[in-house]
Parts: sequence; structure tokens; C-alpha cells
Amino acid sequence: MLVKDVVQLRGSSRGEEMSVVDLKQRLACVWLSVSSTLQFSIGIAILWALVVLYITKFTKGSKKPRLPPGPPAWPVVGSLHLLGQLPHRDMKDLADKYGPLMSLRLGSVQAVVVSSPEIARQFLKDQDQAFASRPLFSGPEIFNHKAQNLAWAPYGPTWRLLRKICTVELFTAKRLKQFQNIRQEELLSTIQNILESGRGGKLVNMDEHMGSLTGNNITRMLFHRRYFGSKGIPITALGEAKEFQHIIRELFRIGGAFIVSDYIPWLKRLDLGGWRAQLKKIQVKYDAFVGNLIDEHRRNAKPLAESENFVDVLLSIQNSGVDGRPTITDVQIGQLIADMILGGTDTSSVAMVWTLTALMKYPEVRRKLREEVDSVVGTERLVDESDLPQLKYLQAVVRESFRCHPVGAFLLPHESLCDTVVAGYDIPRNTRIFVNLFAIYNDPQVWQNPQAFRPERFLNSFVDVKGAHFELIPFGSGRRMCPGINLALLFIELTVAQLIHTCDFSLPPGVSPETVDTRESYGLTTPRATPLQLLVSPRLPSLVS
Ligand code: HEM
Repeated sequence: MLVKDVVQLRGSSRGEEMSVVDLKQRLACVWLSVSSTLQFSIGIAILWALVVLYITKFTKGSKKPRLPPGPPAWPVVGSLHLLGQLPHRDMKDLADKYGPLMSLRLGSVQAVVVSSPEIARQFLKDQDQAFASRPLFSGPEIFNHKAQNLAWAPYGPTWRLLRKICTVELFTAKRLKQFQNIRQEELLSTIQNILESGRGGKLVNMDEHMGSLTGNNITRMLFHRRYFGSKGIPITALGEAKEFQHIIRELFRIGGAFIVSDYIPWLKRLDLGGWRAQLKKIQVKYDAFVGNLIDEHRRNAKPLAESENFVDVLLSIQNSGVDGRPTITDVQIGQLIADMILGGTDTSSVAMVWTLTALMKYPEVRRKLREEVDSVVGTERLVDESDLPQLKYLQAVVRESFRCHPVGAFLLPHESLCDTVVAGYDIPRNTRIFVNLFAIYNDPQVWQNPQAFRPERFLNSFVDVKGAHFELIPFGSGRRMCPGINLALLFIELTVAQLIHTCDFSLPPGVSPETVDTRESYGLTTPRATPLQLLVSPRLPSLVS
């Protein structure tokens, strides 16, 4: 443009050559006018940019999201004061008032509570990926080394790696079959222990026996050891077993605690209740314990095809790392082991105890179940896992027990990865999502007469627990669904069938079916408030002696 102007100047109206000084002056003038035009344009452009920035960023930032309805939040605590010892019940009462998608401010954390199957489907299926992350609570932060485990890993590469290992290697039908003998052996020895403890009319604490049963099953699958109960542990391993039991007890105790800084993060430094310090202490103990176990298995390494337990499998996966890089670290192996123990023992034993509780409360259901087992298995042999598909009433009893007594009342909390919209409401990024199974299972719009224990509702019904029917999702649904579901169903169904087949149970003196205690408590799971104590005698002694 400048060159073009100079050419015009050269052929000026005077029609003669200009002096060099003139030309310089004219050029300076042009430059000034051009530069002021440029400056003006740049100024306008900057102004526009600022306006656009303001509209897109600041106005958007200041626009309040249209959150679902919910109770008013107080300063600092939000709505925490509305939740008591049994938060699933309190949240159901709130949802009855505010609706099946409810906003809840917990301290300074934005949460939503889902209380209907339709809305659960939108979170866990339709927008599965947007809600596939987990919040970082103190437990995963400290004990799980910044969530290097499967259950609490944020949605990302660590989660993908561990989940793939579970799906492709640990929970395949073939691998589960490999441990079938362990399940049969452990169950038979548990029944023998139960009968022995109940000899002479003594009350048997069923929670303890079911806890040891699932604990030993899992530790034998993981690293070929029994650590629970008083029998079957070699004298040389008693100290080790005691140490392990202590670690696990502590983990469940601390894991079930309410840590206030998980909701009011600026209180972290104060560590009210000392929970964070306790988590650190137990993490150090656990890492040392499990580190020794891993080293011991590494010394006796086996190829994948010959691996007899999960630790061997994980070590051979580690050894097959590309370019000498391990695909899974020792810390992650230790953390996956912790997931199996914390996710697989208490959940399964709590479900077993609730099912037995229902069978004691409803003798007619117990009678029908035994009739079914006898008709399929007879009385000459023990129930085998291959019998389970034929035991339809048993399956219905277990499903009804999941419905009446959800083991994990909220699934595990999910967290949103981005701003999104569900059922017409804004769900901002980093919102915590609680799916309240208790509310769904007790909604008369979803389940007819929900308070009644009626396994018959599942006979000839298409509703199953595998994550496709949102009216019953004890194991969740979608990407974060429980990877141990098939193992858990095997544990529970086989145990209940075998107990009812081989033992006669009765209630302690003074307790009738109507007065069986069904109060629950709340922690990592939702167990009975009091242990289930029963009188037990052998029904088919020749099979269990
Ligand atoms: C009655 C028994 C069980 C119940 C009711 C149960 C329930 C659940 C639930 C509700 C979740 C969270 C789903 C979600 O967030 O959407 C979960 C996750 C998980 N469960 Fe289970 N579970 C049981 C047994 C087991 C067993 C036997 C194992 C393994 C040995 C196991 C390992 C896990 C793991 C590792 C996760 C985390 C998955 C992830 O975040 O990707 N569970 N379980």
C-alpha cells in the first residue's frame, strides 16, 4: 500500500519531480496517517477481542448453572447437617421432597443424588463416559497412593490398565473355574466350623463365619494363603495372619469413617479426628506386608499359563512389559490386591448374612428354597456350582435380598469430567454423583409393595442384576460397574444353597421371625446393626463330617 501511494505521489498534480526533502516529508506524513489508521484498526480489534472474551468467558463464568432442586445450603457445611447415621435413608426422605435428581451441597462440594432408575440410566449408560471418574477422598489419596488402584482411580490411563487386566486376566470364566476347588473346600470347612461352634446349643455368630469364608476365599485366590478364622492356618503363619487381620480390620474401620476434610477441604491441615494420620500409618504397614508377599512370589515366579494365583498372574504381566518397561508397577499390584480384599470380602459376606436374615424372618421362603435345592441336588451329595443355573428360586431369593438390603447403598461415588446436562439440569464438572439404591428399591412406583420380601417377583421376570435393568443395580452399571460380579454371585448363591441344604437353623430363644432384627448400620458397606446369631444343627451329617 505504501509503494502504491509513493507511485501516485511521483505523478503529482504539479506534474514535476519533487525534491528529496519533499518526498521524505510526504512519506513521513503518509506513514503517520497509515500508522494511525493501523493503530486505530488494532485498537478496534483489541476492543472486539475483549468484548468477545468477556461474553464467552466472564458472562459464561458468572452465569449460574441451573442445578437440580435441593435443600438450601448453609455456609461452610452446606447440607451436611441434614445427614445422620444412615445417610441413604435421609437422602431418600430429601428426594421424596425435592425429586429424583436432587442437588446437595456437602460442605463446599457440589453433589447430586439420583433416586430413580430412569435418571440412573442417564448417568450410568447414556452419558457413562462423562461420569466415569471418582472423587479423590482422603483414603484413596493417602492409602491408595493418589488413587493408583482400580476402584478409586480417576478415569484415565491407570484405571484403563487395571480394568483391562481384571477383564482379560483375572475375572475370566476360565480363571474363576480355576478357583472352583478353593471355593468348595472353603465352604465345606466353614460349614464344619459353624456346626462345631453350634454344638451343645451354643449360638453361632454367622457374620464372623461368613467374613472368614469370603476372606479366605479371596486371599487364597490372591496369594495362596488363609488368614482368617481360627482353623487351617499353620502355626508358623499365625503371626503373619494376625498382622494381616489387624491391617484389614483397621482399613475397614478407617475406610468407613466420615472424614470432614473430604467435604470441607480447607480443614485438611487440621486433620480433625486424626484420620489422615491413621491412614498414613496403615498405608505404611500394608505396603510393607504386601511388598514382602510380592517379593516372595517374585522369587518363585511362574509363567502366565502356570500361574496359580492373582499375584503370580500380575507379576507375569509385569514381566511382559514392552521395552523393559513394566506394564504394572509393584505399587499398582499391591493396590489391586487391596481392591480385591476391600471390594470383595465384606460386600459378599454382608450379602450372605442379609440373605440368611431374610430366610430366618420368612420361614416359608426358607422351606421353598430347601425344597428346590433338594429337588435339584437330592440329599446324597453337596450342591455344586454347576447346579446353580437350575436353582431359579435361589436366584430369586438372592436378588430380592439385594433389593431389600443393598450392600453398597450408593454404589461408589462417581464424579463428572465435564459440564453437562441431565434431565434438563446443568451438572457442572467435578460434581459428585451418588446413586441412592435404597431410594430406588423402596419406591412404590418402581417396585410394587417394596417393603415386602417376595422372591416370587423375580420368577419369570426379565430383571437381573447385571447392570442392564436400572431398577436393580447392586453392582452398578457401565464402565465402573463391579468387575467381581460373577465371582460374588458364585460365592453368595453357592453358600446360601449349601447352608440351607446341609444345616438346620433356628432363632435364639425369645426371638421370633417377626422380631428378627433388620436394622442396618452404615460404613464402607451397609451390614446388619447387630450380628446374626443362630442355633445350628446338621441336617445332612454324612455330607459335612
Ligand atoms: C456382593 C458383592 C459385591 C457387591 C454388591 C459389589 C458392588 C460394587 C459396586 C456397587 C461397585 C461400584 C460400581 C459403580 O461405581 O458404578 C463396585 C466396584 C468394584 N468392585 Fe464390587 N461388589 C461386590 C463384590 C466384588 C468382588 C467379589 C470383587 C473382587 C474380588 C469386587 C471388586 C470391585 C472393584 C475392583 C470395583 C471398582 C471398579 C471400578 O471402579 O472400575 N467387588 N462393586
